[in-house]
Amino acid sequence: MAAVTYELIKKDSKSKARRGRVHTPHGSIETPVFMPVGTAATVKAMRPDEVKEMGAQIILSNTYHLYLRPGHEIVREAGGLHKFMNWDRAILTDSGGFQVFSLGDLRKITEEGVEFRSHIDGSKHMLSPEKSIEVQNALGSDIIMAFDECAPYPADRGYVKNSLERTTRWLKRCKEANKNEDFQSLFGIMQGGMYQDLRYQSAMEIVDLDLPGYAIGGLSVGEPKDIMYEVLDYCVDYLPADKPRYLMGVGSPDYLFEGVERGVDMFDCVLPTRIARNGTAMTSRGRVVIKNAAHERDFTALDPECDCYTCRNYSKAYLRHLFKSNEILSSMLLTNHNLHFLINLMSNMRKAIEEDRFLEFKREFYNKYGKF
Ligand SMILES: CNc1nc2c(CC[C@H]3O[C@@H](OC)[C@@H]4OC(C)(C)O[C@@H]43)c3nc(N)[nH]c(=O)c3cc2[nH]1
Repeated sequence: MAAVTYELIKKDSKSKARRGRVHTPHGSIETPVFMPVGTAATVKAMRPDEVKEMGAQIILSNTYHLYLRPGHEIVREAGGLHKFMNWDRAILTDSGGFQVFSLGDLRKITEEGVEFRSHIDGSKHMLSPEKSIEVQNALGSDIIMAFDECAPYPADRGYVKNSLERTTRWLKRCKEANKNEDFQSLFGIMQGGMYQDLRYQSAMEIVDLDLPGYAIGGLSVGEPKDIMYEVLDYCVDYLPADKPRYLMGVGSPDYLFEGVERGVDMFDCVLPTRIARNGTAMTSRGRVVIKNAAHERDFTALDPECDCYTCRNYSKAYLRHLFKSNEILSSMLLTNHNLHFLINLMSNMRKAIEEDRFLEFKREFYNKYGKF
């Protein structure tokens, strides 16, 4: 029995949306779920007790960042990531593949793995499937992601096919390297770019390894929205219904609705925390750019429908003042609100699926939110 299992609770009758539960050694996760990103073992500008209090059930962290700093051996000696960062609920770690491509100074991809220079001090490193699993085992996360190549967009068919086939060979090496770990569940990652036949090939190859969960990778990499939705239309169905489905790197409200409607269970995105530090809030009436002069004498809350700590205690005028003054409290309060907003949105989506009114809920939200 894998340490991570999926329980289907209810399928929507008018779409592929589904309500479920993912069981992990650090508690169960109600799905669909949005997972706050805590790249360097912290959800930026938030304390873990605040993240827990707002209802986060699982957070993400990252192999690439923690391997480079402080080093996975230090986290292992600290007793693992849960102890190190004082988070006793579930943790998912990404394998580092994506970050090497997007952050590190990529040296070379070979069958062995990826050579790169650290974005921190330029030192030379090699990440391989075995190294990625070794690091994630040291971190002790509940869900560990396979070491994969996230093909760039656009990319020609030949490149994408070779890349997905190497990603499958890397996945087999990840499974082998993780075989003695009872409490850490390895998720496979489907690649295949925007090519339906290659997506199918990747899905068949990774599902054949009978893993506890699967992610759809290679999306949210700059492709137009309609292409992502078209790929999602068929990708989700290539994955088994009795396992969790994780769409990587996706998280603004419209993407969440479209992903849930197509049967995705798990989402992550740096957006809510990143745009908060840049002074932008997600609200039920669309985005609010707090530095705009319009908010200078606006003494109402960010979002009239939100009951988060920020919306209960502060006005737009005060939040604008904090941001303009470059105060640390600005990031804290806006991050708190944005995470609360998305976590609350997912909770309302779960309720809507339970009451068989998901599409109605989506329409109501879109009408109020305005343009995306
Ligand atoms: C933004 N769009 C996007 N992100 C993607 C990711 C990374 C997802 C991780 O990177 C961070 O988001 C940038 C998040 O914070 C940490 C904690 C690093 O984990 C999340 C992917 N990761 C892997 N392994 N494979 C993929 O095909 C893939 C595709 C993605 N598309």
